[in-house]
Amino acid sequence: MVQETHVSAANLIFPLFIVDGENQKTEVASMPGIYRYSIDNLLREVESCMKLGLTSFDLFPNIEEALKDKLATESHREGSLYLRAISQVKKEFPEACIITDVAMDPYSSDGHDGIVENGEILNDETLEVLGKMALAHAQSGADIIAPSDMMDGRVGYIRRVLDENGFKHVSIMSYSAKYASAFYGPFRDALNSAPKFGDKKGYQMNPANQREALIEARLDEAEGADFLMVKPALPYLDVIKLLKDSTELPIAAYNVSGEYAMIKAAIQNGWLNEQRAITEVLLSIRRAGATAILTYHAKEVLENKWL
Ligand SMILES: NCc1[nH]cc(CCC(=O)O)c1CC(=O)O
Repeated sequence: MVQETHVSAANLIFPLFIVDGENQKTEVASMPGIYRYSIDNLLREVESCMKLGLTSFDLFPNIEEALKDKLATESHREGSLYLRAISQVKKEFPEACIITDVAMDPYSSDGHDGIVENGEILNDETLEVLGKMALAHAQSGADIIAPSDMMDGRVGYIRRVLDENGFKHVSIMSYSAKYASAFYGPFRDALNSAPKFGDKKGYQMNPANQREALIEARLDEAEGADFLMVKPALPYLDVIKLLKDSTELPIAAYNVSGEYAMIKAAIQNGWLNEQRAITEVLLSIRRAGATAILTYHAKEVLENKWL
């Protein structure tokens, strides 16, 4: 039969969680099969993925509470866990594509993506921190910077900082349509990054809105984004399709932690066929128009030869 859409290793990006220490590999309780790795084990995990043809990785750090502060200074400190992880992966696997997450939340004592003052997010002051973070990532060897915070003007700001410092070749994958979603819960467990008060509705999008995604996407494109991302994926396939039809830029979709947890829980209960359910999810995201899929299923689908 003729088949319109396929998923291959080249479409997949694997999110990986990093934790400090040595020889650490701890499973995330709400994400069976997904672990937090210390750098030594991270390198071995990247190696086994590379052997499967999976070469793109998005790194996320779990930061000790004691290192967090209101300005997320740990996010751009020389010698930090995250910067060491980027440079060691790049050194050992120069052909790997390393995507880095630019957002304050894992490093913020408030658990927010921006600087908070009197309960308000300070957008412009936050941009300065994001610029420092993006530059530190590029200097450590990042190939693609992924701002995931939804502050206004961040793509243009980061593009300028990168260009002025000789990193014109480093791309930006912008979280353009990031919804204030219930499906990020397991990720916040993995990183211990849940907001300490309030929620993220002030800067993430309202799940009821579709056309607002177009406005956000056009701004990001005008500011110099190289990829536009929609997140989460499954509850927002219409948004993926909308952006696909309205831009020439490649679309990425983030099949987030809660989507993974939901599928795994049903599989563990024997309620779904694992191979069929997972491949159908990935196909549907491709069919909606995503070129790249960030998914916690990336390694297992290749290991099991399900694609
Ligand atoms: N900068 C925040 C960020 N970057 C990636 C995710 C979620 C990814 C997932 O759920 O898998 C989040 C969650 C949030 O907004 O709290």
